[in-house]
Amino acid sequence: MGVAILSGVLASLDAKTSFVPQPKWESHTSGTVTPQTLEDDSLPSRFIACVSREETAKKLRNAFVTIGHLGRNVEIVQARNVEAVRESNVILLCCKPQIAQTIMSEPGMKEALEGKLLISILAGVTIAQLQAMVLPSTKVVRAMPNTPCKIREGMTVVSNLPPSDESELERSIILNIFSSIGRCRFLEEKHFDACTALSGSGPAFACIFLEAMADGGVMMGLPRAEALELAAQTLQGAARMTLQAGTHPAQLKDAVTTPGGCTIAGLLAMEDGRVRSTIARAIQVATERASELGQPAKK
Ligand SMILES: NC(=O)C1=CN([C@@H]2O[C@H](COP(=O)(O)OP(=O)(O)OC[C@H]3O[C@@H](n4cnc5c(N)ncnc54)[C@H](OP(=O)(O)O)[C@@H]3O)[C@@H](O)[C@H]2O)C=CC1
Ligand SMILES: O=C(O)[C@@H]1CCC=N1
Repeated sequence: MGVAILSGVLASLDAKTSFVPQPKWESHTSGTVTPQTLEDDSLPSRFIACVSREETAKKLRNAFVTIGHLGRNVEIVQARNVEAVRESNVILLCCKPQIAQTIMSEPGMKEALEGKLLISILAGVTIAQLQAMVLPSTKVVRAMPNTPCKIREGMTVVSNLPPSDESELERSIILNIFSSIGRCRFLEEKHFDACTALSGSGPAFACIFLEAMADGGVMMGLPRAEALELAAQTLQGAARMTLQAGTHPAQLKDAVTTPGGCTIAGLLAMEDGRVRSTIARAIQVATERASELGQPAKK
């Protein structure tokens, strides 16, 4: 996920320097920030990506050299977390939830983080848990991004900041980063497990639906590539109609459904398969699982 965020931010920087227009949305749900709504859209200009294994470092160096950023504004470091944090102002914690404690207790880490902004994308690890791992002067914020950040179509939820002048600066840093790679909105931390399930895990759930639609097309004789294109563009179109025009999905569905036609026949087959409750329950179960991820493993 860290690579997806960094790739998206770098693509955003490239887009600015080559004057490619930012993605545009016609309207905004209240509280959601997009590149269009941001007045000062300055982004960080230097990035250090930390990994633990040489194999991963090599893979990342190859990936970032290919897109022309390695050595220019991106450095990949292996097993040098404290050193990297010392050189940074904003730290994005992107390891697995169970590794956080090990990384945060590395000798010198607390001091390296002193007075800095720590943004954690870890599922299930609370601000209170993270705050206990750092000095009081370290500002801890949670963010829940998703993989489409890589192509600047992400959805990121960020935990609310208390109102203060200092928070305003942090708020703008966070918005500059995450709204450059998609939509970004602030929400109370109590909603984070649900957001983790809905938008964090959501791309995986959406891909199951996408794949199943394409499979149906293949079953009916469509070539695989075309079936996938049709399914993906159709899902994107329906999603954009909801986001841009603010049309309720039920209204969109009704507009497609000709009385006595084929859509209602397909819809009834879906209802027979309890597709709505199955999908909604998947979000419920994933939310419950997300809440367990920050807890110590049971023996
Ligand atoms: N995947 C997703 O769609 C989303 C994930 N998240 C959250 O993001 C986090 C990461 O998930 P994901 O990207 O899927 O996991 P990955 O396992 O793909 O990535 C974890 C990264 O952490 C690095 N890492 C592990 N240990 C250390 C260490 N000691 N020091 C420095 N780096 C280390 C790994 O490098 P190395 O290989 O070298 O060990 C690897 O690059 C999780 O907390 C997850 O909850 C949040 C939203 C969406
Ligand atoms: O599966 C996971 O635990 C992470 C969190 C959200 C998406 N991936």
